[in-house]
Amino acid sequence: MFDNYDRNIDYLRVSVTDKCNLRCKYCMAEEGIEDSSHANILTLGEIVGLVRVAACVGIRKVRLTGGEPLVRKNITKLIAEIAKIPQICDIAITTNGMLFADMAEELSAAGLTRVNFSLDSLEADRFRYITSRGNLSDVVRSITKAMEMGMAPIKINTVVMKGINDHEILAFVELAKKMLLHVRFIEFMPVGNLPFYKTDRVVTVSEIREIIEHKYELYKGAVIQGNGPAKSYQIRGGMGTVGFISAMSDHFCGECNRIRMTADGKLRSCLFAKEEFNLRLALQNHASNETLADIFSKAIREKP
Ligand SMILES: Nc1nc2c(ncn2[C@@H]2O[C@H](COP(=O)(O)OP(=O)(O)OP(=O)(O)O)[C@@H](O)[C@H]2O)c(=O)[nH]1
Ligand SMILES: C[S@@+](CC[C@H](N)C(=O)[O-])C[C@H]1O[C@@H](n2cnc3c(N)ncnc32)[C@H](O)[C@@H]1O
Ligand code: SF4
Ligand code: SF4
Repeated sequence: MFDNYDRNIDYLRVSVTDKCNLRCKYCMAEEGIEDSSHANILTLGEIVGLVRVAACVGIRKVRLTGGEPLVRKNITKLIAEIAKIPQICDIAITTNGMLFADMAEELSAAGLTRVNFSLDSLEADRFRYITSRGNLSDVVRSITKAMEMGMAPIKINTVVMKGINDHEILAFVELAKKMLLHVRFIEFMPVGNLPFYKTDRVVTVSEIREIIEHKYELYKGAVIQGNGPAKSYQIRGGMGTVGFISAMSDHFCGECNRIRMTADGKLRSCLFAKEEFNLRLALQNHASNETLADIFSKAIREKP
């Protein structure tokens, strides 16, 4: 369905939980998410029902995210149910990769089509520092597993932060050169754990590109399957690609194609929108599918 700015909104990001097994400094405070806020989350059945309604107003791609989607109980069942919705042609997850390796076979069998891993450091100590509790080896095992299973494209999301991991930019490019991986450098945004956000920690995409292009030649190659805002480039002589998500310096709102649903059933038409549409309340009031579809349509039409 097209919004008031003529953008085709066909991509729904579904947060299946606010909880996470990591505490990335830029995303979540050490104390994590209060349990009380967790009591109000949508059931798996409710999520499937809502995705079905969303499919009727033009949603074709679903990405499960969070929090960490793989800590949600029965996530495989959820994927299997969403995969049965005929209009949905792409079911992806964005994960920190801690639990993926052991779940990969069942997720794939359930109908998962793609996986994006978040990985901000290739150095074990620094990875532990950024995530407060993660093991780099678990994520490496997961990425390796996804490659062995032939999942494609496999994307790596790297938030670049000055003084934290910006010295690793070339190491990530080298990784994408040697392996069929698609590394996307993301500009640090003022979302998540705001006390950690500082403007002088932002490294812009043009700064990142300058560092890379001193050593590597980037060129426009084949389009990588995806629905997101990354601009991707082939590396001369390399297997994978590097991409850039310039959320701060060159925002991509004009091409935005997504809406998002929170774990507690709020529909948000923009990452930064204040307005929320309360789907869970509508469900509690026994709203019909037509009423729910009207809520989705309104959120899409009025997307900022
Ligand atoms: N400003 C903005 N940034 C976003 C939005 N969605 C995702 N991002 C950023 O883009 C990064 C990558 O998002 P992913 O969850 O991997 O999804 P994607 O890039 O849409 O995925 P593909 O379909 O594979 O292209 C996230 O880590 C965010 O930093 C959005 O709606 N607005
Ligand atoms: C919130 S996480 C949820 C999914 C999963 N737990 C993961 O880390 O992949 C989704 C993505 O948002 C990114 N992200 C979180 N906070 C961010 C920030 N302040 N700036 C830029 N990206 C951010 C993460 O790096 C990750 O790639
Ligand atoms: S970025 Fe992902 S893994 Fe890190 S704390 Fe946030 S939700 Fe958890
Ligand atoms: S800020 Fe809002 S409109 Fe812009 S790309 Fe993100 S979700 Fe889309």
